[in-house]
Amino acid sequence: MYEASEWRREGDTIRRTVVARDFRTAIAIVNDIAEQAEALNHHPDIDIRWRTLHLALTTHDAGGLTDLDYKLAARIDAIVADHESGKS
Ligand SMILES: C[C@H](O)[C@H](O)[C@H]1CNC2=NC(N)=NC(=O)C2=N1
Repeated sequence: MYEASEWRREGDTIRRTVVARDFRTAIAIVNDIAEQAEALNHHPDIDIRWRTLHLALTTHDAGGLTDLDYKLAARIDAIVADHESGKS
């Protein structure tokens, strides 16, 4: 199972904080996450504070964590890496 160091376990959720370079980049990251969330039909909780995103994943339907959470986490990591490296 996928376990990224960026994600921390809190109860029935995994959480990651992302600090983007600016607000526009934070929103662009959210838009990219939205695409993947729709593709997987799995949707993160997202709290936007200026350029900081607090992301939380859990599977409400199952009452805990599932492979879908780790799959979406991996896709979010790829999106964030792309934005950090200036690829998107
Ligand atoms: C009916 C639909 O499949 C469910 O409501 C989906 C939608 N997106 C979801 N997203 C997340 N994160 N957890 C869920 O349990 C969930 N359930």
